Amino acid sequence: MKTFDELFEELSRKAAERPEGSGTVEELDAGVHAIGKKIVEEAGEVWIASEYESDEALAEEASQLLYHLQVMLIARGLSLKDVYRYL
Ligand SMILES: N=c1c2ncn([C@@H]3O[C@H](COP(=O)(O)OP(=O)(O)OP(=O)(O)O)[C@@H](O)[C@H]3O)c2ncn1[C@@H]1O[C@H](COP(=O)(O)O)[C@@H](O)[C@H]1O
Repeated sequence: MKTFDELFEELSRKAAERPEGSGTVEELDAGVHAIGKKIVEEAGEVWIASEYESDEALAEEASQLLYHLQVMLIARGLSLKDVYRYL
């Protein structure tokens, strides 16, 4: 189990070190347009899961949405602080 902040740290490290086989590195290389499509896709899956699926399915889809959102922030060079100041 990891927290939102821990995941962001892990993904930032992957972006800097670019380890072989990292899906995050692959997604970053695909670019902002491709990452944006993943966000929209996962957001749709969160919506569907909320209306029709189990709590577990919703939690899993939500985790995927948060993951792709973090990848987008990293792709654009933003930190969590940049976001948190608006919360
Ligand atoms: N939390 C995630 C995570 N969530 C989603 N994904 C990726 O996003 C994809 C999900 O999108 P897809 O549309 O392909 O999935 P899907 O087949 O539609 O599945 P459903 O949405 O239908 O359930 C998965 O195949 C993963 O590659 C994630 N990839 C990585 N992580 C975390 O990121 C860390 C770094 O990962 P790597 O960079 O791959 O080492 C790992 O330790 C993980 O904890």
